[in-house]
Amino acid sequence: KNFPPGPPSVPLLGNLLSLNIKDPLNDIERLRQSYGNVYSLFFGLKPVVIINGFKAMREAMVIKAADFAGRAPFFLSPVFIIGVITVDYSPLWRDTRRFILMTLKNFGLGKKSMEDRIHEEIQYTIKTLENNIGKAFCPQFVFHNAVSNIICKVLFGTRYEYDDDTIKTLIQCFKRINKILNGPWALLYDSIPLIRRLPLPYNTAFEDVELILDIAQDLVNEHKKTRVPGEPRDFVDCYLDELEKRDDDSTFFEEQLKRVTLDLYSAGTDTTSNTLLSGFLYLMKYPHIQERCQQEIDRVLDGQDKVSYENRHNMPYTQAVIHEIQRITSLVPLSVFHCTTKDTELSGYSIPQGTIVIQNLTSVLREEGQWKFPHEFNPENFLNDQGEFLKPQAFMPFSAGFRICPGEGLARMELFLILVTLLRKFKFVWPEDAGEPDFTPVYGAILSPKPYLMKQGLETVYL
Ligand code: HEM
Repeated sequence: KNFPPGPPSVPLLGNLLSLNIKDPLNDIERLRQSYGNVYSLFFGLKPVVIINGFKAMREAMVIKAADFAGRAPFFLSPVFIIGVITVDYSPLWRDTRRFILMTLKNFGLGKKSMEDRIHEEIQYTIKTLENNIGKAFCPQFVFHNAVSNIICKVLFGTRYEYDDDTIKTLIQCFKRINKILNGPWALLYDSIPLIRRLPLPYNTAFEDVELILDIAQDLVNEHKKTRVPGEPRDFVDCYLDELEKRDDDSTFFEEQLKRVTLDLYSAGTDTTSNTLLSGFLYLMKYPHIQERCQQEIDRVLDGQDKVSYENRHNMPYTQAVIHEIQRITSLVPLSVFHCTTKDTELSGYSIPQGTIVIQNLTSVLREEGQWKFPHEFNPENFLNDQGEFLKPQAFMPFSAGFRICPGEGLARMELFLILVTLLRKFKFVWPEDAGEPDFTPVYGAILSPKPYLMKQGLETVYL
């Protein structure tokens, strides 16, 4: 009763047939135009509410944050009940999240040491780019490896060579798991319990989860052998210290440590690296924007050997460009599905406890009325008349409320330091014979640009 409106559904399948499961974003937008900013669908028998636009998003995620902070029982849910991303609103989630935020902070967000870790890794990126100067070159692996190594240093205290077997296996497993999670098999597994024991493709996801958990176990064992209690070198050491202080029935346990590190690794790699990939695509498409960033960077860093995160306050244009890249790419378009924790209301509609909630973040990031140029790539969206950087409230690529991305601080620092360092050193050019850049993303929980080639030349030389 008083449930949000939505299209008619068919028995058992609900609205699954009216959505293109391989890329539902256009259907989700089309339905918004027919049913409004808060509407409903059925995934099989499960009711789902889709939230669109800044006003409804803020009401749900910020004003009624606790009511909307649950996690939908995840596809392939038996595997995903611990960790952090897929954990429901509970003491386990709360304690783990608090621990993550505290540890990321202690590891230097806002302090020098995290910056140093990022700068160390950028040197490897620079070397790879220098070796390819003037050649048309696929940047995908370079950005992925850089970002993967930064999070590995935070989690495990180490970086990996680009062809290391552990990292290769991790990446392949996560790729396969995500493919299953985003495809029809996970949906069928979830909707029809009778098929769960059949030898169907989702079983590969379970095998891959076992494989990456074995890798995590090896890393934890290695840390146990070499750690000095009270002198943590990285996230795993911090967790092991915490584990020693806690009772047996606490929310800290070794299985959870493995899952949390894997969650942080997976959430912290494809996100930032795909943002960089899209970013450079836009900077090559709009060379005058690239040049204006370079002029600002050269002016502010004159006489300074490397950029510091503090410098961002004097680089309004570059900041605006980075934010505009995030806005226009809308990297995680449907966020991670939420769930209501109690009976609640939204925009005057009643929503029962346990309803799956999907945030259409793109509808906020490109909402007319919230942005000067909602549908085009234009850094002016983040600049006022005086050329000062300003961030509208509708800037929500990291979501909002209780579940807002806890990696936001790290991601921002990475994006700024990597982009500024590379733009200072190189000029990025779209190869003449490559046709027009294609901005249509490859659909997934995280959108990625189609693989592309770029050329880079030396712009300036370090002092
Ligand atoms: C450009 C980079 C990134 C973007 C756009 C991004 C975006 C998001 C979004 C939209 C969510 C879902 C929030 C929600 O459910 O309401 C999320 C969750 C999460 N992100 Fe990120 N993220 C990025 C980078 C990172 C990094 C670097 C890390 C790790 C250090 C990270 C760790 C997480 C975790 C652990 C969650 C789950 C939070 C929870 O369930 O409480 N993310 N992120």
